Amino acid sequence: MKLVTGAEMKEVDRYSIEEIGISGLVLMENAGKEVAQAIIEFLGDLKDKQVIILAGKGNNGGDGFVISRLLIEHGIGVKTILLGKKEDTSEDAKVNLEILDKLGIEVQEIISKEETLALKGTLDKADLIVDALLGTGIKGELRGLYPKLITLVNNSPTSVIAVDIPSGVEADTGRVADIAIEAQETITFALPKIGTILYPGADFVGDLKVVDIGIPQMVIDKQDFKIDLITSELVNKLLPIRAADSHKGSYGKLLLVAGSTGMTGAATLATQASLRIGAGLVTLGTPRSLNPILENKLTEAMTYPLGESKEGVLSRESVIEIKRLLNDRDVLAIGPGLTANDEISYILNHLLEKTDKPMVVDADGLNVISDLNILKGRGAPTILTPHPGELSRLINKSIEIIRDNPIEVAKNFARDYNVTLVLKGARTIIATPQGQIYINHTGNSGLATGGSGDVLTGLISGLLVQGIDEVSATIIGVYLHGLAADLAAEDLTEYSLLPSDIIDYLPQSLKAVRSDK
Ligand SMILES: NC(=O)C1=CN([C@@H]2O[C@H](COP(=O)(O)OP(=O)(O)OC[C@H]3O[C@@H](n4cnc5c(N)ncnc54)[C@H](O)[C@@H]3O)[C@@H](O)[C@H]2O)[C@H](O)CC1
Ligand SMILES: [K+]
Repeated sequence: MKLVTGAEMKEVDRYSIEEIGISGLVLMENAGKEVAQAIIEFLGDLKDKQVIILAGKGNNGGDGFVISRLLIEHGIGVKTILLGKKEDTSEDAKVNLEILDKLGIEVQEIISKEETLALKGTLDKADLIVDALLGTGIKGELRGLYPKLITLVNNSPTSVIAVDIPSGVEADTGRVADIAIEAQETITFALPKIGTILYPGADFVGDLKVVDIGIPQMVIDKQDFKIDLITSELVNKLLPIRAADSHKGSYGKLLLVAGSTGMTGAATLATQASLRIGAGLVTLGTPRSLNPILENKLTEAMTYPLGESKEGVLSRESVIEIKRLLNDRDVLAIGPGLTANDEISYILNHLLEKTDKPMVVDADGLNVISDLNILKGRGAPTILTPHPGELSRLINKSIEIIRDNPIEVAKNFARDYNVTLVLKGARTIIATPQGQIYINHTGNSGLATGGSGDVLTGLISGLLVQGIDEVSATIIGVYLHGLAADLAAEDLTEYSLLPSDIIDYLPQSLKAVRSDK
């Protein structure tokens, strides 16, 4: 499903209206009708219900005027409030304002602080508030009376349904400059805005419903939208069917290089995750002295004792053994629990520069990349899976800059260094060298535990090794990782969720995706 910025949505609007000839009033009427329908469903019993429509001066407010008229047609009590003057409303909004006027439906203009504050009683007594104040046309900090009115709404016990986007949330980024409407439901038109998926905006949306307002699919297809929300349908399409007459060789040979003293768990989690997602043959290369421990912790995977610089940490000489092992393997995943020191840095940079096998680099592997330009010239796909802290170190930019512009930062990095980047977070963002962006919305706070990233590394490399392309492997891995965590949290709660539970719930997540035909 495509995600759009406010500007991209406006272009879809413009093209539909100016090039195709579907008038803005038709789109507004359709938008209003969809929201009115959602309100009627939300209210259930319509008898003696009072709905407050809060309208702004733009087309979002215009939607509000259509909603007022349609609810009244259904016999619902409606009070329509315009924050501003009628003469200042947009063209299409004004047409609907005049229709209300001719129908004798009153619209109250609110233009002072006193009038705004006097709304408290009305808002608190109502059965529902409809937020038609600001939509995709918002720019910058809330001006005028908006902050006061939004504060009243948020402090009111009355439920809120937001039109297109909760007022105060920036459509393009999900940033909330000061405050925003906290909605129970958001009815958004045609395509979800990025700001309703990314945090903090996603926190204000409540249940998001995407409704069709009559924009031709051809108009949407014509646009070159680059951002996709990862859906179960997409994952189902990308997940290959396993041939009946296959054998373990059909699913690839994976080499994981991971672990150091005190961090054998990271190596174990990554290895088990790769097996659980269906890798054919998995070998874990780990420091020699830890090999007996890993032999004990792992059953299906082979282990290989590698040279140590000191007990429990790889030596630079081990790179010779790793390269030899790699000759007979299809994919290398490196990083979980390795420790970050000069020896590991030598190993990582040497392998990036001198090998041409697909690589998944995570955790300590990311912390020791010395020259990002090594990545550019690699003759094989490279997937990096940093969290914001690791990416901050890689690009030498603050975590705040990354948090404020995750899509731009991820897109530029993937393009500049020719890698598939997985920027992990409350919404994980995948960026490809070709400039495509995928946003994942599965997962929960239970993932904020050491070890979750090791599982993800195992999933992505375990999929890549089966011959799935690097972008598809990343999309499937990220989505299933979060879905397994969601299914596990339902049984175990987000507090008790352990990374190993994600591995245990993978089969259920695969079944869930497969059942979404
Ligand atoms: N295809 C569609 O998606 C359709 C969408 N519709 C609705 O139209 C709005 C977008 O309308 P627009 O007139 O461009 O802008 P808004 O109504 O969101 O707001 C503009 C309005 O608000 C004032 N304003 C802007 N920024 C601020 C601020 N920071 N503080 C205070 N006031 C601000 C500005 O001055 C304008 O007056 C979209 O969301 C949908 O709801 C169409 O109805 C149908 C097709
Ligand atoms: K709104």
